[in-house]
Amino acid sequence: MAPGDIMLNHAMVRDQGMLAAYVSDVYPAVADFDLLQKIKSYTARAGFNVHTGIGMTTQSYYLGQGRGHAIESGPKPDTSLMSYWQERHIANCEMETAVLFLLASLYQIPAANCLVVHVNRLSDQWVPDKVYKGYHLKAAEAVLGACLE
Ligand SMILES: O=P(O)(O)O[C@H]1O[C@H](CO)[C@@H](O)[C@H]1O
Ligand SMILES: O=c1cc[nH]c(=O)[nH]1
Repeated sequence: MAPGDIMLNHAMVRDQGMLAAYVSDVYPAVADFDLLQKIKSYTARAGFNVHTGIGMTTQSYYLGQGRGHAIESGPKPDTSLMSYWQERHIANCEMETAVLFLLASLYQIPAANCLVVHVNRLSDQWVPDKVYKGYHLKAAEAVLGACLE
């Protein structure tokens, strides 16, 4: 998976207790199958390299994703966290999708995600900001096309 590719998740792992006021942790965070398929066709047709798989929604960007930071005092990241999830074939981390999938299922609204890959954690390769914005615009047009079909 390279920065600038598209990642579509059919399901998400999530931090324990996320949206506990709405539903217990055993309820799945999943996409609407038909909408996801449509987004997959439209983004592929727009020329993106499209991946699908299970992702992970975390409540924090640093320790929640096993990422180091420059603050010397205080809690440190668990450096084994990413390999734990990699061994279980979790393809990507982000911070919103599970919440949207859960609320959408509970309120019966079709939902799917469409993520532009910002960084490859293994190579630490990032998309430069300007290019990243351009990819988002193109991806948003493809998603709108899929929704209006
Ligand atoms: O893919 P990018 O733009 O880095 O988005 C991610 O970055 C934010 C965290 O700072 C969250 O919104 C997460 O989903
Ligand atoms: O590593 C990443 C990249 C984007 N968004 C995240 O939450 N984590």
